Amino acid sequence: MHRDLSEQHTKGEVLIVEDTPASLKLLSDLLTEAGYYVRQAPNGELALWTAQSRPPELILLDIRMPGMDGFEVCRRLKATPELSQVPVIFLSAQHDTDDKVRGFELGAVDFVAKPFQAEEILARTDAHVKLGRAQKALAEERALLEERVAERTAELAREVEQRRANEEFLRLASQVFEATQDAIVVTDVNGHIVATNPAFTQISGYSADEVLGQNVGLLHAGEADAGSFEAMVNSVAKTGHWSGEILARRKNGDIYPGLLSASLVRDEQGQVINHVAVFMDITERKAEQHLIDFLSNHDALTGLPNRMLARERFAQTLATARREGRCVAVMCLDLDRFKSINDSYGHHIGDKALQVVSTYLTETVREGDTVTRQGGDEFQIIIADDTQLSATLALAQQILSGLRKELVIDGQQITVTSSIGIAVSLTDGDSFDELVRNADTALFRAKEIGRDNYAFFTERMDAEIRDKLAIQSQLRGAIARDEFEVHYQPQVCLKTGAMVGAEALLRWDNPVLGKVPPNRFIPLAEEYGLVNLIGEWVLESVCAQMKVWHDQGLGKIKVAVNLAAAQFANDATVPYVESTLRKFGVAAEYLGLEITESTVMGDPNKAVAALRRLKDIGVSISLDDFGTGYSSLSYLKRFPIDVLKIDKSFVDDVTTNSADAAIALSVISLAHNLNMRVIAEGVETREQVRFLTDRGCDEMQGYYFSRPLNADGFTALLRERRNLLDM
Ligand SMILES: Nc1nc2c(ncn2[C@@H]2O[C@H](COP(=O)(O)O[C@H]3[C@@H](O)[C@H](n4cnc5c(=O)[nH]c(N)nc54)O[C@@H]3COP(=O)(O)O)[C@@H](O)[C@H]2O)c(=O)[nH]1
Repeated sequence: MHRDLSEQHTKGEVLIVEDTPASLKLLSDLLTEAGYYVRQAPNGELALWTAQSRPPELILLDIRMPGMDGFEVCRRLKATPELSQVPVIFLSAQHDTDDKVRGFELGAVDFVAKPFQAEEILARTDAHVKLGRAQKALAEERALLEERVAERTAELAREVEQRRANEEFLRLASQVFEATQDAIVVTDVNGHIVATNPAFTQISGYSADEVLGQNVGLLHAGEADAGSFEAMVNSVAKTGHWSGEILARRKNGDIYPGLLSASLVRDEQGQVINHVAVFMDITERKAEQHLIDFLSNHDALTGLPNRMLARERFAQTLATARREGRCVAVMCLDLDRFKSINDSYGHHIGDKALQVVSTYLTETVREGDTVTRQGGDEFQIIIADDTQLSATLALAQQILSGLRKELVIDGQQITVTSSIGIAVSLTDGDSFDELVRNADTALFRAKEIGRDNYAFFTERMDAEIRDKLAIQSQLRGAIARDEFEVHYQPQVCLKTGAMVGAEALLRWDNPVLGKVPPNRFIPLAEEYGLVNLIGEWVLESVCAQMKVWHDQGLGKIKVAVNLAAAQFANDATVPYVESTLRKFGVAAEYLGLEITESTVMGDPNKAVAALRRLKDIGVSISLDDFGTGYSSLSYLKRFPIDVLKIDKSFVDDVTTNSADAAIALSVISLAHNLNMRVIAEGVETREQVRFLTDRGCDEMQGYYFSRPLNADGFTALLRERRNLLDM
């Protein structure tokens, strides 16, 4: 600071050290006049003190001084760091060479010889002040430079360290990217792939080159998992992140499950620059989970549902069956003497036998039925059936005969038979466990009957089913064995007492079952699809018989044949009626067909068309059991019906029950108003005859007049030609 002040106002600051006052003054005046700022010291001690208080730019130093001489002052100056660079010019005698040598050795920059020459003093002072300044500037410059170099060096060292750390991090990140087992896909903001790792290639089958630049959607399963993909896109856009399960697609087209985590990457300004997805193939994990789930719900040996799953399936089957008005049957099937198979052939073969049986059962049941195994040699089958139990019965028979065949296991021929117990939701319980328990009881009975057999839990059902089965098996060959016969029940005109017609009623006499009533076998014939065949046989028999009566001149009476619902629904029936009449040469006016309300109400429009065609060819129609069903009176108007039959249930108490009387009366009145005739059936007493006659009934049939008679009996009655009212 002081320096700056002196430098501004002078050519420089000089310290003159001289013990001779005259010389000191001379030099001082000379230099002051020349523009220097001059300080003075008369001896060595003051010189050092003055110099230390503020270093001058140059020191003119006398060598010979009392006390501390100039050499000592110079040595001390050079030894003081802040003064060591101050140039020293020694003032000495003219030719004292030793002084010069010693002075230069001590660091002096020059010598000025006494007596002083003003120009020389000024020239040397100017030169060394300038030189000193130049050196100082240089030194300052260098110091600044060194400081800068040091700073820059430190900065570079820091940068190098940072870069090294960055490189280390990048190297680590790259290693993680390369070595991780999870696939990594990086896309740009538009979803175009910009980087993938080796695990990606391993999982997806795509090399990096094949997908770079492609849209990331390429890797997704598409439609198969559209929901997850949309959720992921929305969540990443909204929250910057999404993780969850997706379905992905490999290069070969296979779809596989993946666990994915997707995130946004932003730059320092917060702009989204990339999307990163990390995902793993969880096919195996899923398969393991699936296996665990499967094993907890299935029997390990056969793969069939176990009891837990069976309960679930049963509940579903029962719910559906109830909605559709059906029942559910549970069968317990047990292999007869399975223990002896194990004992004779070993458990290994026993296990295989169970697997073969399991496969057989699974392939034999219908879709929707469930085969289960709870252990041992016992299987359960859940069957959705109708209330007739025909499917259950058919399945039980099929299984029994299917398992009766010889099994070949590991080259061993093994014979197994089975027994089946059946319980039905209608009567035997409505929980799986209850039905299994009851089916097990039935199974026990089946074994008692003699194995290779089935039994129902409810004895009544068991008897019914066995009865049904017997009828079914006998019914098939009944026509061929000539076991059917048509009986005829007279229909009497109440005005004349004459027999004007007859109802044809089928009779079946079977050597095994004896006489089977038609209301027992006709519904089963419908169920087994035999009713058309039987109906055709009846129609042909009746036409053939009428032809005989006509040819014998026994009067041309009308015979009514009953038509089952399945016959009426059959499009071939009307043409068949026509061709049969033609075949036997019987005029259509002698044939009547009896239908019931339920026969026509199934499809009333179709019924109207079929009835019209029958009417067109001349056949008359009777509506049987009138009033017992849910008939619609408006349909009655549309149906081309000739005769209404008052059902026997109203006739029975017509004379004693006012309601029945009212119904009978209404039917008579309704029929007449619609231009129909009325026949009362099941008439058994004279009172009924009188009552109905008095109320205008047209015709009657019933035991009062005659039971149904076979052709010979009826022929005899025809021959009598008597008034049937005279009894
Ligand atoms: N689709 C066909 N159905 C037929 C055929 N043959 C008969 N059936 C139907 O079977 C049901 C039972 O018939 P069935 O046992 O023959 O009984 C009939 C008469 O025997 C009986 N009947 C007549 N009079 C009396 C009587 O005074 N008392 C009394 N207890 N029973 C009597 O009524 C039956 C006649 O019924 P319906 O047909 O309603 O007139 C029966 O529904 C027949 O229709 C056939 O070939 N095909």
